[in-house]
Amino acid sequence: MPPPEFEMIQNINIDMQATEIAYAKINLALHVRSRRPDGYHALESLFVFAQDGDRLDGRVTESGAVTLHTDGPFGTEITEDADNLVVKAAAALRSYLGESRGAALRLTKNLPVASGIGGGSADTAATLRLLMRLWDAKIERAKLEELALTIGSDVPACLASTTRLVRGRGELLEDHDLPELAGAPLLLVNPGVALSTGRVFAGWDGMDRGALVADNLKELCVGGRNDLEPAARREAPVIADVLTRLAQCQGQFLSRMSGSGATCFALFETEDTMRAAAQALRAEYPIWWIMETRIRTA
Ligand SMILES: C[C@](O)(CO)[C@H](O)COP(=O)(O)OP(=O)(O)OC[C@H]1O[C@@H](n2ccc(N)nc2=O)[C@H](O)[C@@H]1O
Ligand SMILES: Nc1ncnc2c1ncn2[C@@H]1O[C@H](COP(=O)(O)OP(=O)(O)OP(=O)(O)O)[C@@H](O)[C@H]1O
Repeated sequence: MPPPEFEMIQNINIDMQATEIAYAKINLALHVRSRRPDGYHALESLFVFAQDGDRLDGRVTESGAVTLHTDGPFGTEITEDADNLVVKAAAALRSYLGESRGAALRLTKNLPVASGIGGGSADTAATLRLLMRLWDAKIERAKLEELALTIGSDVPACLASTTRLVRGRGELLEDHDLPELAGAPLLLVNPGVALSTGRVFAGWDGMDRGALVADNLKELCVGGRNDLEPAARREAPVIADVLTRLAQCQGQFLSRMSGSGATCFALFETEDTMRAAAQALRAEYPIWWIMETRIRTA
């Protein structure tokens, strides 16, 4: 048995430092149903999350300030100041809680920025989870989702990062179980073009093409769509090449664009076929960003 002082120091260390993964978000289907009077769009989307993403490390500071350092492959593409969604989320939570302490945060940016896989939204949600742990805060789930929505439409779903049917602007969340998807090998491919979500939504043609039915995998594959794809392709025609190439990969059973693009995904029957596809694409398109991962099982 360690002496009591030692136990106490150990507990303090555990409480004061923490890590969260900001899991990449993928829209397996994204149906845009209408343009709302508030400027947002009413959506129906099946969200899944990859088991990988950005990484957020942090520790409590007594100074009262929140500081951010970024690193990783895309760390130089975002700021470390109040424009960073991590800093915005920390400020919003701190003010909501009336918290006097601060935090020193480090974000390892592994996901491309403005790429349709919710990097910024996942970072925001990871910040809220991490700081709630560090500051030992308890907030009712509905309240936390409300706070999350003030920062971005995708953030409420990113809080738990589990498979969900998402409606409204992004705030109406419903658990959705498709057992075939759990742990499925998942390839993410971005051709290196950043797209503005607002601009892509503005390019939607206003045509409601019908509800999303995702009661089983077949319906999702055959009847599911990404209604933002035509608008995203107009901004970045290379998306068509990514989709064509993914559809040709042996062993894939669903490939589509995610969110507002330009990242596209493919789901594979086996890890071996996913690896082979990744290898071939890397050889053919060395500038494309390619991530081999799996669908996260909570
Ligand atoms: C495309 C998706 O990623 C699909 O999951 C989301 O709908 C976008 O979520 P997000 O990046 O968190 O978006 P926000 O930061 O809330 O909004 C950025 C801009 O996208 C547009 N936007 C966003 C969400 C929504 N339901 N309708 C919209 O029209 C708005 O012009 C808004 O100003
Ligand atoms: N921590 C952050 N990570 C990523 N982007 C950030 C961050 N902080 C601020 N931003 C800004 O937010 C914008 C959107 O980034 P984000 O990565 O969420 O888009 P996205 O991946 O296209 O998301 P979505 O799937 O919701 O469309 C970018 O213009 C970026 O400069």
